[in-house]
Amino acid sequence: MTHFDDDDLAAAHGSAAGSKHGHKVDRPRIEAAVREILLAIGEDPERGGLQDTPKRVAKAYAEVFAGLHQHPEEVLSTTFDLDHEELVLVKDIPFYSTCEHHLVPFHGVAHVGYIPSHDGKVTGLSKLARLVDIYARRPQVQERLTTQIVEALVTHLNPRGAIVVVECEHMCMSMRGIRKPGAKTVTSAVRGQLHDPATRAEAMSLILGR
Ligand SMILES: Nc1nc2c(ncn2[C@@H]2O[C@H](COP(=O)(O)OP(=O)(O)OP(=O)(O)O)[C@@H](O)[C@H]2O)c(=O)[nH]1
Ligand SMILES: [Zn+2]
Repeated sequence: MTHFDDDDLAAAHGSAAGSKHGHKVDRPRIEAAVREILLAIGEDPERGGLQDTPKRVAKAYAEVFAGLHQHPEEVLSTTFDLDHEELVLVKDIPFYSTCEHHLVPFHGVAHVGYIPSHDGKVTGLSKLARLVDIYARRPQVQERLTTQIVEALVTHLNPRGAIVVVECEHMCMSMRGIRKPGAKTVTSAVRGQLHDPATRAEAMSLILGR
């Protein structure tokens, strides 16, 4: 049975993500599991080319799922006093994530914008890209990724408005299953003043104006 309604943000990867199972990435356990998968697909895990594969996969998983052990406040706590009352937008932030249904990659770009809070606090531009990676480096669905980024902006920057647009190709739709390479999925989330049609239109024209 397919469940798409289980993405209560706190339950999926809430503030306790990473510690909720009592440990960080357990590499020996991944190695054992990868060995099992190799056996199950009819491979010989002892053959030369595969001997180090469980170790490599464990190392790679520790990297691509590192976001489970990182928290948005770690990056968004760097702020500057800058009296800027207009939109700040970092667009075309490339990222790779992992589809939680098939554990294969989905990848694309994120556009992250916000209108700073009344107290004149802005964050560093690179921190918006770091925020994307924190949520991308987890087992994900694109909708949740989009929502988590915008919610982190709202929670930690108290902006007047925020917008996140994510455009992705899902390998689970390209290399298997329906096999439609090149199909793009676009998701968006807006908060606060970005709900205003004119402000939203301005942000969208900046995002789409390539
Ligand atoms: N909404 C959403 N769906 C996703 C995402 N990534 C993958 N999916 C979809 O998850 C669904 C899983 O459907 P299932 O029927 O349970 O699995 P499946 O038999 O592998 O489905 P197919 O991919 O159609 O072969 C598929 O339709 C995928 O396209 C995502 O980020 N968001
Ligand atoms: Zn998938």
